[in-house]
Amino acid sequence: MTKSDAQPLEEITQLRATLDEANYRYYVLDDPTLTDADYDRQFQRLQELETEHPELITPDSPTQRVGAAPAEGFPSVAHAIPMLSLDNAFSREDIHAFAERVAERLECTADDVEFTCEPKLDGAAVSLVYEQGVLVSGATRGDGRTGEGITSNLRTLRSVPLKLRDSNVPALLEVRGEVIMRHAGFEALNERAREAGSKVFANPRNAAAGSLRQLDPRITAKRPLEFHAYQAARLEPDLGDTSHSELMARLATLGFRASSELKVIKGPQAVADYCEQLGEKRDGLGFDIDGVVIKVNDLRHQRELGFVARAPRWAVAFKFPAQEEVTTLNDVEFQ
Ligand SMILES: NC(=O)c1cnc(OC2CCCC2)nc1N
Repeated sequence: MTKSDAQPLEEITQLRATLDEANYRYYVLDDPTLTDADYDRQFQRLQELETEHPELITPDSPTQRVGAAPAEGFPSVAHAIPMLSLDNAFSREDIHAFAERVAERLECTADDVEFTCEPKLDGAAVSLVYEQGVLVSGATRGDGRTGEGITSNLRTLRSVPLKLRDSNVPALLEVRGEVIMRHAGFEALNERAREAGSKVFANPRNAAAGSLRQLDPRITAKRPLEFHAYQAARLEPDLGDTSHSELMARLATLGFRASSELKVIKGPQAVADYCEQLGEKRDGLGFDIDGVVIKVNDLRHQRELGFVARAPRWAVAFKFPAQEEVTTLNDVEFQ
């Protein structure tokens, strides 16, 4: 009688905790602890134990990320809160005008408004819903009000926690963020596609969106996708976080990747400086961004400012000039 036969649940629980922590450190903190070989060995051991004791399998086990059954089609999912788009700013003057509009409504001066600035990731926006700390639903943005239910596909992303990391989990959490594909992963994917004579993607954003909309999760599981959180859209009970920057720090402890470039910045002048600096770093990031998302940091102020028809009064996207996409002949798909 080996140790594990006596109490398989104890070894299973230990393996899950080790693998979840390794995932978090590798995919969220970019600070791996386990070697790939070590991870694979423990993953296979967990699979063995779960095969011997299927009654102990739980949906949030690391072995349950990749479902097999290809879906016929995706169900429609209505977003509890619309995923709205952002008004655009194109210059320092536009940033000052946005800050002045905010200051006027908040009855303060523009230099007193505290903003957050973060890269505007150029990928596919998705929403993840967690109940009692367990992932229950994932959907595309769709038209902002209704998206496609792609839970099985989103479960395959190792940067999407299957259960929240913290011991003090909220009853309900909806996290929104961007699924991106880094340039290196995009080039490798297109290289394989060219060799296989299959579809070549025009850019990483299309590759990410197309990979998320695969009917078979086993295909999505092989695509180099990362989820980057940018908003806690719903949180019950409200954990009292009073600002976007605090909420993003909370999401990081709950197991999500949040932007390392997020900065809390006061006044439009410093915001415009951030935009200029990030614009200079843009080509070296290794993934596509198309600007900076500037948000009012204080959540009460966000609520006070609300939304106009289609976009929040409290946020604006500063857009960089479009990068000319050089499409070499062999990348053009001839119909
Ligand atoms: N593509 C991005 O990186 C991004 C998109 N959206 C938002 O914020 C939404 C939520 C509240 C206002 C707009 N933040 C971002 N970083």
